Amino acid sequence: MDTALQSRAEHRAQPRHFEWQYLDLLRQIWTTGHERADRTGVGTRSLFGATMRFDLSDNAIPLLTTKRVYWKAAAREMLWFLTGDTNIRALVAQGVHIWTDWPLDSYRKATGEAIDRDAFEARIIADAEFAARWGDLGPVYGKQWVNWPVYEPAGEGLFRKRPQGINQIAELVESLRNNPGSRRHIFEGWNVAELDQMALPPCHKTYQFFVADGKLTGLLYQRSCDLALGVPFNIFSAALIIRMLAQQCDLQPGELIWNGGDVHLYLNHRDLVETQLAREPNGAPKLEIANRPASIFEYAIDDFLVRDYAPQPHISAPVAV
Ligand SMILES: Nc1nc(=O)c2c([nH]1)NC[C@@H]1CN(c3ccc(C(=O)N[C@@H](CCC(=O)O)C(=O)O)cc3)CN21
Ligand SMILES: O=c1ccn([C@H]2C[C@H](O)[C@@H](COP(=O)(O)O)O2)c(=O)[nH]1
Repeated sequence: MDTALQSRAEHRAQPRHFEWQYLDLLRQIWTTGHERADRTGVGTRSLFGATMRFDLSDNAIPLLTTKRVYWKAAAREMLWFLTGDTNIRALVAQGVHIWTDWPLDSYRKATGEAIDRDAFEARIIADAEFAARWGDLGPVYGKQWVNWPVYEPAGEGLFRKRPQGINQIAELVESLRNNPGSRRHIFEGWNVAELDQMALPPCHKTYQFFVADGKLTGLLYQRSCDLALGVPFNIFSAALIIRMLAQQCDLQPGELIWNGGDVHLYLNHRDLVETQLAREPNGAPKLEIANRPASIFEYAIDDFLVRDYAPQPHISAPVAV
Protein backbone atom coordinates (compact mmCIF):
# COMPACT_ATOMS: atom_id res chain seq x y z
CA MET A 1 0.00 0.00 0.00
CA ASP A 2 1.43 3.48 -0.74
CA THR A 3 1.96 5.65 2.30
CA ALA A 4 -0.85 8.11 1.54
CA LEU A 5 -3.35 5.24 1.29
CA GLN A 6 -1.95 3.61 4.37
CA SER A 7 -2.27 6.70 6.52
CA ARG A 8 -5.80 7.26 5.29
CA ALA A 9 -6.64 3.68 6.25
CA GLU A 10 -5.14 4.22 9.68
CA HIS A 11 -7.16 7.35 10.27
CA ARG A 12 -10.40 5.83 9.13
CA ALA A 13 -13.15 5.81 11.75
CA GLN A 14 -13.86 2.60 13.66
CA PRO A 15 -15.09 -0.10 11.26
CA ARG A 16 -18.80 -0.78 11.32
CA HIS A 17 -19.93 -3.47 13.72
CA PHE A 18 -19.89 -6.83 11.91
CA GLU A 19 -23.55 -7.42 12.70
CA TRP A 20 -24.80 -4.56 10.47
CA GLN A 21 -24.25 -6.87 7.50
CA TYR A 22 -26.83 -9.22 8.96
CA LEU A 23 -29.25 -6.46 9.96
CA ASP A 24 -28.96 -4.80 6.54
CA LEU A 25 -29.78 -8.11 4.87
CA LEU A 26 -32.71 -8.63 7.24
CA ARG A 27 -34.10 -5.20 6.34
CA GLN A 28 -33.44 -5.58 2.63
CA ILE A 29 -35.19 -8.94 2.38
CA TRP A 30 -38.14 -7.94 4.55
CA THR A 31 -38.74 -4.75 2.52
CA THR A 32 -37.81 -5.84 -1.01
CA GLY A 33 -37.69 -9.65 -1.02
CA HIS A 34 -39.59 -11.64 -3.61
CA GLU A 35 -42.70 -13.04 -1.93
CA ARG A 36 -43.41 -16.66 -2.78
CA ALA A 37 -44.93 -19.91 -1.64
CA ASP A 38 -42.39 -22.41 -0.33
CA ARG A 39 -42.15 -26.14 0.48
CA THR A 40 -43.26 -25.66 4.09
CA GLY A 41 -46.47 -23.82 3.18
CA VAL A 42 -45.54 -20.84 5.38
CA GLY A 43 -44.41 -18.53 2.57
CA THR A 44 -41.24 -16.43 2.42
CA ARG A 45 -39.70 -13.22 1.14
CA SER A 46 -36.58 -14.19 -0.66
CA LEU A 47 -33.43 -12.79 -2.25
CA PHE A 48 -31.01 -14.81 -4.34
CA GLY A 49 -27.30 -14.38 -3.70
CA ALA A 50 -25.81 -12.57 -0.70
CA THR A 51 -22.39 -12.36 0.96
CA MET A 52 -21.26 -11.49 4.47
CA ARG A 53 -17.62 -11.37 5.67
CA PHE A 54 -16.53 -11.73 9.27
CA ASP A 55 -13.06 -11.08 10.62
CA LEU A 56 -12.06 -13.86 13.02
CA SER A 57 -8.74 -12.40 14.20
CA ASP A 58 -8.12 -11.88 17.93
CA ASN A 59 -10.72 -14.55 18.76
CA ALA A 60 -13.59 -12.49 17.27
CA ILE A 61 -16.68 -14.64 16.71
CA PRO A 62 -19.77 -13.68 14.66
CA LEU A 63 -22.35 -14.15 17.36
CA LEU A 64 -25.35 -11.83 17.02
CA THR A 65 -25.78 -9.35 19.82
CA THR A 66 -29.23 -7.98 18.85
CA LYS A 67 -30.75 -11.20 20.18
CA ARG A 68 -29.34 -13.98 22.31
CA VAL A 69 -28.13 -16.87 20.18
CA TYR A 70 -27.89 -20.21 21.97
CA TRP A 71 -24.41 -20.83 20.71
CA LYS A 72 -23.93 -23.97 22.81
CA ALA A 73 -26.71 -25.69 20.87
CA ALA A 74 -24.90 -24.80 17.64
CA ALA A 75 -21.55 -25.97 19.05
CA ARG A 76 -23.07 -29.24 20.26
CA GLU A 77 -24.59 -29.74 16.83
CA MET A 78 -21.19 -29.15 15.19
CA LEU A 79 -19.52 -31.67 17.53
CA TRP A 80 -22.32 -34.13 16.75
CA PHE A 81 -21.69 -33.69 13.00
CA LEU A 82 -18.01 -34.47 13.57
CA THR A 83 -18.91 -37.80 15.20
CA GLY A 84 -20.71 -38.84 12.00
CA ASP A 85 -23.92 -39.47 13.93
CA THR A 86 -27.23 -38.73 12.20
CA ASN A 87 -29.63 -39.79 14.94
CA ILE A 88 -31.12 -36.97 17.03
CA ARG A 89 -30.85 -39.08 20.21
CA ALA A 90 -27.40 -37.75 21.17
CA LEU A 91 -28.55 -34.16 20.61
CA VAL A 92 -31.79 -34.56 22.51
CA ALA A 93 -29.90 -36.14 25.42
CA GLN A 94 -27.88 -32.90 25.61
CA GLY A 95 -30.98 -30.71 25.58
CA VAL A 96 -30.61 -29.68 21.92
CA HIS A 97 -34.03 -29.57 20.29
CA ILE A 98 -33.30 -27.98 16.90
CA TRP A 99 -33.62 -31.21 14.88
CA THR A 100 -36.56 -32.81 16.73
CA ASP A 101 -39.36 -31.38 14.60
CA TRP A 102 -38.47 -33.35 11.48
CA PRO A 103 -38.49 -36.88 12.96
CA LEU A 104 -41.51 -35.85 15.03
CA ASP A 105 -43.35 -34.82 11.89
CA SER A 106 -42.52 -38.16 10.18
CA TYR A 107 -43.63 -40.08 13.26
CA ARG A 108 -46.95 -38.26 13.50
CA LYS A 109 -47.64 -38.73 9.81
CA ALA A 110 -46.73 -42.44 9.89
CA THR A 111 -48.61 -43.36 13.06
CA GLY A 112 -51.38 -40.77 13.31
CA GLU A 113 -50.42 -40.41 16.99
CA ALA A 114 -50.82 -36.84 18.31
CA ILE A 115 -47.72 -37.02 20.51
CA ASP A 116 -46.25 -33.71 21.68
CA ARG A 117 -42.60 -32.76 21.28
CA ASP A 118 -41.58 -33.30 24.90
CA ALA A 119 -43.15 -36.77 25.02
CA PHE A 120 -41.50 -37.69 21.71
CA GLU A 121 -38.09 -36.54 22.96
CA ALA A 122 -38.60 -38.43 26.25
CA ARG A 123 -39.24 -41.62 24.27
CA ILE A 124 -36.22 -41.01 22.05
CA ILE A 125 -34.04 -40.83 25.17
CA ALA A 126 -35.67 -43.67 27.09
CA ASP A 127 -35.98 -46.21 24.30
CA ALA A 128 -32.96 -46.98 22.09
CA GLU A 129 -35.01 -49.07 19.67
CA PHE A 130 -37.58 -46.34 19.27
CA ALA A 131 -34.76 -43.85 18.65
CA ALA A 132 -33.18 -46.11 16.03
CA ARG A 133 -36.52 -46.46 14.24
CA TRP A 134 -37.76 -42.85 14.48
CA GLY A 135 -34.84 -40.59 15.42
CA ASP A 136 -32.61 -40.95 12.39
CA LEU A 137 -32.37 -38.14 9.83
CA GLY A 138 -30.83 -40.31 7.12
CA PRO A 139 -27.33 -39.73 5.69
CA VAL A 140 -27.18 -36.00 6.51
CA TYR A 141 -24.17 -33.78 7.24
CA GLY A 142 -22.22 -35.92 9.72
CA LYS A 143 -22.45 -39.05 7.59
CA GLN A 144 -21.25 -37.31 4.46
CA TRP A 145 -18.53 -35.33 6.23
CA VAL A 146 -16.76 -38.22 7.93
CA ASN A 147 -18.00 -41.33 6.12
CA TRP A 148 -18.94 -40.48 2.52
CA PRO A 149 -19.87 -43.85 1.03
CA VAL A 150 -17.62 -45.43 -1.57
CA TYR A 151 -18.48 -48.35 -3.85
CA GLU A 152 -15.77 -50.52 -5.36
CA PRO A 153 -16.01 -52.78 -8.37
CA ALA A 154 -16.49 -56.41 -7.25
CA GLY A 155 -16.22 -57.99 -10.72
CA GLU A 156 -18.87 -58.99 -13.21
CA GLY A 157 -20.36 -55.52 -13.19
CA LEU A 158 -21.12 -55.72 -9.45
CA PHE A 159 -20.11 -53.20 -6.79
CA ARG A 160 -19.51 -53.56 -3.07
CA LYS A 161 -19.63 -50.85 -0.44
CA ARG A 162 -16.27 -50.21 1.16
CA PRO A 163 -16.58 -50.84 4.94
CA GLN A 164 -15.22 -47.37 5.67
CA GLY A 165 -16.18 -44.38 3.57
CA ILE A 166 -14.16 -41.21 3.00
CA ASN A 167 -13.48 -38.99 6.00
CA GLN A 168 -13.48 -35.60 4.30
CA ILE A 169 -12.63 -33.76 7.52
CA ALA A 170 -9.56 -35.89 8.29
CA GLU A 171 -8.40 -35.47 4.69
CA LEU A 172 -8.94 -31.72 4.91
CA VAL A 173 -6.77 -31.47 8.03
CA GLU A 174 -4.02 -33.37 6.19
CA SER A 175 -4.28 -31.19 3.09
CA LEU A 176 -4.23 -27.95 5.12
CA ARG A 177 -1.12 -29.14 6.95
CA ASN A 178 0.78 -30.61 4.02
CA ASN A 179 -0.36 -28.59 1.03
CA PRO A 180 -1.63 -25.26 2.34
CA GLY A 181 -1.56 -23.57 -1.08
CA SER A 182 -4.01 -26.05 -2.54
CA ARG A 183 -7.22 -24.84 -4.18
CA ARG A 184 -8.95 -28.10 -3.29
CA HIS A 185 -9.53 -27.62 0.45
CA ILE A 186 -13.21 -28.55 0.35
CA PHE A 187 -15.70 -30.63 2.23
CA GLU A 188 -19.12 -31.25 0.81
CA GLY A 189 -22.48 -32.42 2.13
CA TRP A 190 -24.37 -32.60 -1.17
CA ASN A 191 -24.20 -36.29 -2.01
CA VAL A 192 -26.51 -36.31 -5.01
CA ALA A 193 -27.12 -40.06 -4.88
CA GLU A 194 -28.33 -39.96 -1.27
CA LEU A 195 -30.41 -36.77 -1.19
CA ASP A 196 -33.65 -38.73 -1.32
CA GLN A 197 -32.76 -40.59 1.91
CA MET A 198 -32.14 -37.41 3.89
CA ALA A 199 -34.77 -35.78 6.15
CA LEU A 200 -33.60 -32.49 4.59
CA PRO A 201 -30.95 -32.04 1.91
CA PRO A 202 -28.00 -30.07 3.32
CA CYS A 203 -28.37 -26.31 3.51
CA HIS A 204 -24.79 -25.44 4.54
CA LYS A 205 -23.53 -27.69 1.82
CA THR A 206 -20.01 -26.63 0.75
CA TYR A 207 -17.06 -25.42 2.80
CA GLN A 208 -13.82 -24.26 1.19
CA PHE A 209 -10.64 -23.07 2.88
CA PHE A 210 -7.74 -20.82 1.97
CA VAL A 211 -4.39 -20.40 3.70
CA ALA A 212 -2.41 -17.17 3.38
CA ASP A 213 0.19 -15.56 5.67
CA GLY A 214 -0.33 -18.27 8.27
CA LYS A 215 -4.06 -17.54 8.46
CA LEU A 216 -6.97 -19.81 7.68
CA THR A 217 -9.99 -18.33 5.91
CA GLY A 218 -13.14 -20.32 5.27
CA LEU A 219 -15.95 -19.84 2.81
CA LEU A 220 -19.36 -21.40 3.31
CA TYR A 221 -21.84 -21.74 0.49
CA GLN A 222 -25.33 -22.19 1.90
CA ARG A 223 -27.97 -22.96 -0.73
CA SER A 224 -31.03 -22.18 1.41
CA CYS A 225 -30.96 -19.78 4.32
CA ASP A 226 -33.59 -19.18 6.99
CA LEU A 227 -32.19 -15.77 7.85
CA ALA A 228 -33.98 -15.40 11.18
CA LEU A 229 -33.44 -18.86 12.73
CA GLY A 230 -30.88 -20.89 10.80
CA VAL A 231 -28.31 -18.31 9.69
CA PRO A 232 -27.35 -17.02 13.18
CA PHE A 233 -26.45 -20.65 14.03
CA ASN A 234 -24.81 -21.32 10.68
CA ILE A 235 -22.39 -18.37 10.84
CA PHE A 236 -21.39 -19.21 14.41
CA SER A 237 -20.84 -22.88 13.51
CA ALA A 238 -18.85 -22.06 10.38
CA ALA A 239 -16.60 -19.75 12.41
CA LEU A 240 -16.24 -22.49 15.02
CA ILE A 241 -15.05 -25.10 12.53
CA ILE A 242 -12.58 -22.60 11.06
CA ARG A 243 -11.23 -22.05 14.58
CA MET A 244 -10.93 -25.78 15.29
CA LEU A 245 -9.21 -26.42 11.95
CA ALA A 246 -6.87 -23.47 12.44
CA GLN A 247 -5.87 -24.73 15.88
CA GLN A 248 -5.28 -28.26 14.60
CA CYS A 249 -3.16 -26.95 11.71
CA ASP A 250 -1.16 -24.33 13.65
CA LEU A 251 -2.75 -21.47 11.74
CA GLN A 252 -4.30 -18.23 12.93
CA PRO A 253 -7.97 -17.55 12.22
CA GLY A 254 -8.49 -15.36 9.15
CA GLU A 255 -12.03 -14.63 7.93
CA LEU A 256 -15.36 -16.31 7.42
CA ILE A 257 -17.02 -15.56 4.12
CA TRP A 258 -20.67 -16.58 4.04
CA ASN A 259 -22.36 -16.96 0.66
CA GLY A 260 -26.10 -17.51 0.65
CA GLY A 261 -28.14 -18.79 -2.30
CA ASP A 262 -31.89 -18.47 -1.57
CA VAL A 263 -31.84 -16.21 1.50
CA HIS A 264 -35.33 -15.86 2.95
CA LEU A 265 -37.51 -14.65 5.75
CA TYR A 266 -40.59 -16.67 6.63
CA LEU A 267 -43.73 -14.57 6.63
CA ASN A 268 -44.49 -15.59 10.22
CA HIS A 269 -41.21 -13.99 11.39
CA ARG A 270 -42.57 -10.43 11.21
CA ASP A 271 -42.42 -9.85 14.99
CA LEU A 272 -38.83 -11.04 15.17
CA VAL A 273 -37.79 -8.88 12.23
CA GLU A 274 -39.44 -5.76 13.62
CA THR A 275 -38.10 -6.27 17.13
CA GLN A 276 -34.60 -7.02 15.95
CA LEU A 277 -34.42 -4.13 13.47
CA ALA A 278 -35.30 -1.74 16.29
CA ARG A 279 -32.10 -2.79 18.12
CA GLU A 280 -28.43 -1.91 17.55
CA PRO A 281 -25.43 -4.21 17.86
CA ASN A 282 -23.29 -3.91 20.96
CA GLY A 283 -19.98 -5.39 22.05
CA ALA A 284 -17.45 -7.70 20.49
CA PRO A 285 -17.91 -11.34 21.49
CA LYS A 286 -14.83 -13.57 21.62
CA LEU A 287 -14.41 -17.32 21.43
CA GLU A 288 -11.61 -18.97 23.34
CA ILE A 289 -10.67 -22.58 22.82
CA ALA A 290 -9.34 -23.75 26.15
CA ASN A 291 -7.77 -27.02 25.01
CA ARG A 292 -5.97 -28.45 22.07
CA PRO A 293 -7.09 -32.07 21.69
CA ALA A 294 -5.03 -34.59 19.73
CA SER A 295 -7.39 -34.43 16.74
CA ILE A 296 -10.29 -32.43 15.33
CA PHE A 297 -12.62 -35.23 16.41
CA GLU A 298 -11.86 -34.90 20.12
CA TYR A 299 -13.18 -31.47 21.07
CA ALA A 300 -15.71 -31.29 23.89
CA ILE A 301 -18.29 -28.61 24.59
CA ASP A 302 -16.35 -27.37 27.64
CA ASP A 303 -13.36 -26.57 25.44
CA PHE A 304 -15.29 -23.60 24.06
CA LEU A 305 -15.61 -20.40 26.07
CA VAL A 306 -17.49 -17.36 24.83
CA ARG A 307 -16.47 -14.08 26.46
CA ASP A 308 -17.73 -10.51 26.23
CA TYR A 309 -21.16 -11.69 25.10
CA ALA A 310 -23.94 -9.61 26.65
CA PRO A 311 -26.65 -9.87 24.01
CA GLN A 312 -30.08 -8.28 24.02
CA PRO A 313 -32.90 -10.64 24.97
CA HIS A 314 -33.74 -13.74 22.96
CA ILE A 315 -36.50 -13.35 20.36
CA SER A 316 -38.45 -16.52 19.76
CA ALA A 317 -39.96 -17.36 16.40
CA PRO A 318 -41.68 -20.46 14.98
CA VAL A 319 -39.65 -22.86 12.84
CA ALA A 320 -41.09 -23.87 9.47
CA VAL A 321 -41.00 -27.68 9.15
N1 LIG B 1 -37.15 -23.73 8.52
C1 LIG B 1 -35.99 -24.20 8.96
N2 LIG B 1 -35.05 -23.35 9.45
C2 LIG B 1 -33.86 -23.82 9.91
O1 LIG B 1 -33.04 -22.99 10.35
C3 LIG B 1 -33.61 -25.21 9.84
C4 LIG B 1 -34.58 -26.06 9.33
N3 LIG B 1 -35.77 -25.54 8.90
N4 LIG B 1 -34.39 -27.39 9.27
C5 LIG B 1 -33.17 -28.00 9.70
C6 LIG B 1 -32.35 -27.19 10.59
C7 LIG B 1 -32.68 -27.13 12.04
N5 LIG B 1 -32.17 -25.82 12.41
C8 LIG B 1 -32.77 -25.01 13.37
C9 LIG B 1 -34.01 -25.37 13.87
C10 LIG B 1 -34.60 -24.60 14.86
C11 LIG B 1 -33.96 -23.47 15.33
C12 LIG B 1 -34.60 -22.68 16.43
O2 LIG B 1 -35.76 -22.88 16.73
N6 LIG B 1 -33.88 -21.79 17.06
C13 LIG B 1 -34.41 -20.96 18.11
C14 LIG B 1 -34.33 -21.64 19.46
C15 LIG B 1 -33.10 -22.43 19.66
C16 LIG B 1 -33.10 -23.25 20.94
O3 LIG B 1 -34.13 -23.41 21.59
O4 LIG B 1 -32.01 -23.75 21.28
C17 LIG B 1 -33.60 -19.67 18.14
O5 LIG B 1 -34.14 -18.68 18.59
O6 LIG B 1 -32.47 -19.67 17.67
C18 LIG B 1 -32.71 -23.12 14.82
C19 LIG B 1 -32.13 -23.90 13.85
C20 LIG B 1 -31.58 -25.19 11.26
N7 LIG B 1 -32.38 -25.78 10.25
O1 LIG C 1 -28.56 -25.23 8.71
C1 LIG C 1 -29.65 -24.89 8.20
C2 LIG C 1 -30.59 -25.81 7.85
C3 LIG C 1 -31.75 -25.39 7.31
N1 LIG C 1 -31.98 -24.08 7.09
C4 LIG C 1 -33.30 -23.69 6.53
C5 LIG C 1 -33.35 -23.11 5.15
C6 LIG C 1 -34.79 -23.42 4.74
O2 LIG C 1 -35.64 -22.45 5.36
C7 LIG C 1 -35.04 -24.79 5.37
C8 LIG C 1 -34.74 -25.93 4.44
O3 LIG C 1 -35.75 -26.02 3.46
P1 LIG C 1 -35.43 -26.45 1.94
O4 LIG C 1 -36.78 -26.51 1.30
O5 LIG C 1 -34.75 -27.78 1.98
O6 LIG C 1 -34.56 -25.39 1.34
O7 LIG C 1 -34.12 -24.83 6.46
C9 LIG C 1 -31.05 -23.15 7.44
O8 LIG C 1 -31.23 -21.93 7.28
N2 LIG C 1 -29.90 -23.59 7.98
